[in-house]
Amino acid sequence: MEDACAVGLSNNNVVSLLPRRTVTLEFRNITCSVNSFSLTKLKYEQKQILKGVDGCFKPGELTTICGPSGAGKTTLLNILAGYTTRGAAGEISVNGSCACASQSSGRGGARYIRQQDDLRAHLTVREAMSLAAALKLADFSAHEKKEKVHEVLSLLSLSGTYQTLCRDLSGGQKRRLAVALELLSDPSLMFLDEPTTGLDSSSSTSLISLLNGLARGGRTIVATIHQPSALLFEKIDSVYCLAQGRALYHGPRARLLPALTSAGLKCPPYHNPADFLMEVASGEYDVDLVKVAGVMKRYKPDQSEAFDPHSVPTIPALQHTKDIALELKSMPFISDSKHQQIYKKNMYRQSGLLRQTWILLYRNYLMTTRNYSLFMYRVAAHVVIALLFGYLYLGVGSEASSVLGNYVYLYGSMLLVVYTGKMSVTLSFPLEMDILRAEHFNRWYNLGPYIVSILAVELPFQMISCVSYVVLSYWLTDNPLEPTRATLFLATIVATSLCAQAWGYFIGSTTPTKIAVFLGPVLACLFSVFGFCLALSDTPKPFKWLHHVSYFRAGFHIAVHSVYGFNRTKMHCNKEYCHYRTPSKFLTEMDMEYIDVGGNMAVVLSTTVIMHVLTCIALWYRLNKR
Ligand SMILES: Nc1ncnc2c1ncn2[C@@H]1O[C@H](COP(=O)(O)OP(=O)(O)OP(=O)(O)O)[C@@H](O)[C@H]1O
Repeated sequence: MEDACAVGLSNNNVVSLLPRRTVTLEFRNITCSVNSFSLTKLKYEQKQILKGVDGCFKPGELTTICGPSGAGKTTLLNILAGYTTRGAAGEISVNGSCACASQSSGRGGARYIRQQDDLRAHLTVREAMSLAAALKLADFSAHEKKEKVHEVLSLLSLSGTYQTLCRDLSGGQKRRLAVALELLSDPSLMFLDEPTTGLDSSSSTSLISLLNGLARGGRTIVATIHQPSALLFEKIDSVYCLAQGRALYHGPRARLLPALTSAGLKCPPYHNPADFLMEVASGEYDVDLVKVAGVMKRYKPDQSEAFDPHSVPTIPALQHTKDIALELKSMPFISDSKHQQIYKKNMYRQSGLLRQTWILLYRNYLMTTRNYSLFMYRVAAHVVIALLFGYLYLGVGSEASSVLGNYVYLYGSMLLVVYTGKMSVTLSFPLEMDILRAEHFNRWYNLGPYIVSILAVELPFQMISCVSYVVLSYWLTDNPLEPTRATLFLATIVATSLCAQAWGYFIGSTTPTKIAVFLGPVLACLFSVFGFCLALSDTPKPFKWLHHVSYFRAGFHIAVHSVYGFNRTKMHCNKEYCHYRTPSKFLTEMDMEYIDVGGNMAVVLSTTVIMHVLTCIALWYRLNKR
């Protein structure tokens, strides 16, 4: 029993990490089709990516899904994992319980490791692991989590990288860390998309050896590999080969060549069987692949063949409750009662919502302190613009002869904080989406705590930037320093900027970056027109609603009013004649005489809340309906 569950990964490493249960994944008649619009034919065309594939992935096996480029490997992996299921149909069963393939959820507690490195670049390996453990292992004490992190890292030969920032790891180490982060919760079923892409042959081999070792511990591990080398292929238990959206071969690796031979396709001596399979699947042998697949499926090995199909996935220890308990007991760092608790629950519990929020806040804080230059640049940009505006519009706020100049300063200020608030998140959030999707899919945390933790960092950033701009520029332009006016002006600028930021989150979370790049500024421009250039009385009837809902207009009107409204007395005039000596005259001509400050502030604040709620709904939809 000891041997069956312990895996030698490196000479010194013996794995005692066991999955809590074994998972057999069966799938029947999986199809996937996508509709794409043909510009030449001006109609939607349906493309069938998977054409009814069947199979079964067993515990204790490392299975590779291979096949030529475009055969449908990633599509099949995504559907089986439940990561992306759009256009999918068919049946998938986990340990006998069936579900529709179009259902998007982590099947059997599946963990999915994408081809891209979904790591937080500014965390050290230790921090990344400890924070992941804190999120995923709610039932473990601090000491147990530490031990677990230590054990997983040493299992994956990453102990030497404790203090290394994730961004400084080598490609192979990044892939191993991605596996380590998911291994913390001992998943029974793991999917990896092209884990060896971009790695040199020795890193690829060591990663596949690692996966092979993890499979021996009782896990079901499925990885897409474009074209495995001969050495890599030796470490794979089971092969699932796709060709043109159909299964060409599915079975033990050791049975591949006899099966191909039975279909009249003999692998030349000294040829890598994986390469030969790929050549057949790519159609290089000019054979009917459907017929070949049929013959290979019917192939039965002779009794005399040395290969024993049951030799690979044997995990006798995991078939009996008592044995599992015994095996778990052999893990030195968890108490007996803890074993029993975990075993009873048969799951590693995620932290509670409050604790998740706290951990994610701490993670953001750590990442921000490592990447503080970004914050400094943002504040510095606001300070520089404040000095520039202050210089260009020096003293315009107290002079009756430069009221129009001050009006432009107020508009420019509003435009600045709207753009900086909106664009900083519009462009950065789509980059965050991929990691969010992966972490959320792998059940690190819930959406609510994630959003709170993001806002708790971004909101103060933007507020500090706005305050530093307003304090300097307002003072240099010599606008009224009466506490009520100055406070209202500052509050309006900050609130409008945060509203623009909320819009930025919404655009960033719902549109691809390429569209967000122009949609953000276009909307900001559109809304700004209704505040500065176009009075309500001049607005055509069909567009009047835009005037009312424009947060830019609302904020701008309050800002102007805070400076020239509230019965401001006549201003100093340094010329013979100043048209706007009486501030109320200026407000009347600008159609801003009767401004409902409370109502306009309500427009700004309610738009902020509505956009954040819409962002949450959009994110929830994107994360749960894939
Ligand atoms: N959303 C989509 N719209 C249109 N075609 C798609 C879509 N998704 C996938 N395809 C097509 O389906 C086919 C299979 O894609 P998939 O990514 O699964 O292939 P693959 O076998 O993983 O290829 P590779 O090894 O090159 O990554 C490809 O021809 C791809 O262009």
